[in-house]
Amino acid sequence: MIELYDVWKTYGNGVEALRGVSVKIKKGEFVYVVGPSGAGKSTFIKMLYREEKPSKGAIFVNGFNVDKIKERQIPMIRRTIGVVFQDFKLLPNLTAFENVAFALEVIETPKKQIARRVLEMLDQVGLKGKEHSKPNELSGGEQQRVSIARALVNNPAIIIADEPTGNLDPDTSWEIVRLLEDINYKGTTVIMATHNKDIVNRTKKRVLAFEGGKIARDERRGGYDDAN
Ligand SMILES: Nc1ncnc2c1ncn2[C@@H]1O[C@H](COP(=O)(O)OP(=O)(O)OP(=O)(O)O)[C@@H](O)[C@H]1O
Repeated sequence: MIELYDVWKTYGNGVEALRGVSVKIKKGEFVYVVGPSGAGKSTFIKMLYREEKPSKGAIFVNGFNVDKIKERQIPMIRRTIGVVFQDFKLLPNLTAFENVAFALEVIETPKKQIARRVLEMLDQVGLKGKEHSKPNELSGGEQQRVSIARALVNNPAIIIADEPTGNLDPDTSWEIVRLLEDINYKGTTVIMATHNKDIVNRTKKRVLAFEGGKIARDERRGGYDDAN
């Protein structure tokens, strides 16, 4: 479902962010992406949903040859992937309901279907009763739940989360990880970049540890610090 073959990324300023990354991730896996700041985690993640293009190498995601597709095909691949960010990226003037609905409106889903699906998603992430709240009326954890509902609403095969707990306190971070585990249990592949050692060490999932633009460690039931 995700395959990278010798992927390199050199940014315009000459920084080599990825230096020969090859990896396969199967449908239904839960994978942590860890490593020190600047190791290439975000660059790796951005490659998967074509936010960045590789300088060299090949990337296949959900049957798309990501590095080869045309600009106009990008929305097609984005529909098969839900993305969750550290800073939520919710639209501040829209309610929780409207933020999630927006993802369906842009793909022209019929109105009736939108209402049903959005309420179902908000319920699934534990936000029943908060449909009409705007982001500034919600806690950080609740805002992240809205953004997870938005990422899930198109029923993507993959959820990619870049530091989803970076702005949350430890208890709320655990709630978000439990929610992602739940989503994974139902069959969605989850890829999560994180600096949270406690979560990685205690949940025992596959760990891809980046260092200097390379995968230094790929372990089935890994920890954050196994290399040390
Ligand atoms: N758009 C960009 N233009 C130029 N250089 C970049 C760009 N994005 C990232 N870099 C550089 O590429 C390298 C890898 O960055 P990346 O953001 O992938 O690391 P990271 O592991 O996600 O770090 P962090 O944990 O701090 O988020 C760094 O040296 C960074 O400065």
